[in-house]
Amino acid sequence: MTKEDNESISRIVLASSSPRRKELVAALDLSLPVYILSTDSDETVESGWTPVQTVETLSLRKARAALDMLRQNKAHESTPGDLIIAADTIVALDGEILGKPASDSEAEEMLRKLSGRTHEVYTGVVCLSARSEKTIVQHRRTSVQMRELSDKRIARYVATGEPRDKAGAYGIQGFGGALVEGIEGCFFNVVGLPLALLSDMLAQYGIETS
Ligand SMILES: Cc1cn([C@H]2C[C@H](O)[C@@H](COP(=O)(O)OP(=O)(O)OP(=O)(O)O)O2)c(=O)[nH]c1=O
Repeated sequence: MTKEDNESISRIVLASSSPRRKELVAALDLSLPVYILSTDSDETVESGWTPVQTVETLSLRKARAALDMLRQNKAHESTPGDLIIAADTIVALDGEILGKPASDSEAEEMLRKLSGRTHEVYTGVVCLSARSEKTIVQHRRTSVQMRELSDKRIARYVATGEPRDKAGAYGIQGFGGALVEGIEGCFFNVVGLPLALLSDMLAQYGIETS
């Protein structure tokens, strides 16, 4: 860490439209203002990419898109002291990557696949300094064991609407918590932002968390 990085961060820019990520960053109780910036980055995934490659590449694209937006658009009042945070979460089962379901029937299909099985949730996290472009890319993996889910149970859960914007079609922090038998690893990683990892990454920019 350079002295410059240590002293230069004056604002966190969270490149995310996820309300969960916003709440999780708030939970870090940072002494810096947090600005939310929704990006529209390319989410295309090459076939053959591993889950780690996928989440790290997609979160890096989100962070770079945010940097471009800050540089182009004065409305965001970008400052050289901006530190961009971006993340991407996927579910992986038997080598298949499950993103967000495109429809309720796809959500049901995903949940039928996950039923009674253990799958992996990967979240990629990127920190990118607008000034130095110092970039840290990391990920965490959490194993999640799902209970056996009957078709009726799946239909009831999908009817809540909760699966629609969630990778793997469930939210462990919501009604979906009752579908989960247990986890191994970071809970917040499943919700979309591994807090212990992010706290360590921020420390590398001289930012302390409570
Ligand atoms: C498995 C799981 C995923 N999720 C969410 C986390 C992510 O928000 C979402 C995966 O989609 P992402 O593409 O990672 O994120 P996003 O589109 O919601 O937000 P943005 O790209 O703007 O930051 O799934 C949960 O909230 N709970 C869960 O248990």
